[in-house]
Amino acid sequence: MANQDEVRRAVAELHDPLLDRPLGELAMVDGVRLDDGRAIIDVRLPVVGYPAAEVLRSRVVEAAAAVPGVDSAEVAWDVMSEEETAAVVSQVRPQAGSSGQQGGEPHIPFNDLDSDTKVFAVASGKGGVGKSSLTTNLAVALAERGQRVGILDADIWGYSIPRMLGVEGKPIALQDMVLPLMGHGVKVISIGFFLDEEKPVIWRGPMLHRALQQFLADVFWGELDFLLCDLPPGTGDIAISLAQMLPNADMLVVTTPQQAAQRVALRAGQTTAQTGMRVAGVVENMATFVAPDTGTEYAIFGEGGGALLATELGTDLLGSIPIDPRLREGADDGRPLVLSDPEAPASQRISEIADGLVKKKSSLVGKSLPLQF
Ligand SMILES: Nc1ncnc2c1ncn2[C@@H]1O[C@H](COP(=O)(O)OP(=O)(O)OP(=O)(O)O)[C@@H](O)[C@H]1O
Repeated sequence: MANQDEVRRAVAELHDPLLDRPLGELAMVDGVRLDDGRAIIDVRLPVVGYPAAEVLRSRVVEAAAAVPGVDSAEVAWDVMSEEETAAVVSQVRPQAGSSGQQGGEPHIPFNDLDSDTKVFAVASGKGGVGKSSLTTNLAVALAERGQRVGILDADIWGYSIPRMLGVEGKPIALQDMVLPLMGHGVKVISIGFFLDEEKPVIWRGPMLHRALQQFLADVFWGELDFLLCDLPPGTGDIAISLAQMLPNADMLVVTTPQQAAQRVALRAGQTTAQTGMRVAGVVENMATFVAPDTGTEYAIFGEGGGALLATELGTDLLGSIPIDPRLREGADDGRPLVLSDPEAPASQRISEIADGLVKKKSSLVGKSLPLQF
């Protein structure tokens, strides 16, 4: 026979995926009822439409069902009062009461001296080289390795991360703290969540700057190991703002092997000299196509652009990803290739890049702060 306390303990120690605290600490576990091997757990959400509710449900059911004597488990939802929500907010982000401001400047937690988050700006020269596909698949590959990952989709003209991650809806706020959405274990905030798809984007530099600042300061990212920022192609206001706001970010430059793309990517990479950002490496995408019937490899977009770019930028070529039409299909269906077919050569190359980043990060932790790649 299971007892209620055991079930409650098992559930209370689960972490909320968005608030990054045990459910017990957040006062989210209310009553536990047991009826002949069937457990019903009352969980209190901080707000109606809480974006992590479904992830929570499966975690709670799994944890409760693992308690000996429990045959089945289900969750009954309730919502906290305004005061209770306020208590949660001040618990997870004590500075939130002052809009996260410190000395008039919005507080960006990734710049704290004790921040353990490695921030990458994913950039390209030309559009359409696969920057967003790489960002999405790399983020999911990192999450699959147990890393806590967020994506900030700042690609104002081509925001595609939500679709690629299969995430829909609008972020909601707990008081003045905006919660990201989640897809495949990755937290995401996209500029697309705040735009009307039907209307053209006519934001000026200062508006973009302010939006970026809010994404970094007002969004509750919790503790992240990696934050990947998907930049618009080219060299522009967003890259400059991001470099100012995140002085410890490194750039990952994505290019195709084609010389024309590589030349433009070089310019994007070289902006780092002006902004002070460092280039962490180059990723070559759409490198080759392997014909599925014959196994013959075709260099459709030429060869060598990635390696040449890495040499010119004085950095490493982190990986070369082949063309795989399923990468595009996965992007359209919200199911990244690294999940749908982890054995595909493109998935393997992306996973190797993820392994390299994790290895490098863990070798740097505790050595110097902030982390320098
Ligand atoms: N290795 C690949 N194999 C096949 N298709 C790919 C590959 N990489 C990307 N694609 C496809 O190419 C198209 C462009 O990719 P993506 O949107 O990721 O590029 P991007 O550089 O982010 O573009 P933009 O910045 O203009 O939004 C998409 O349809 C994507 O699915």
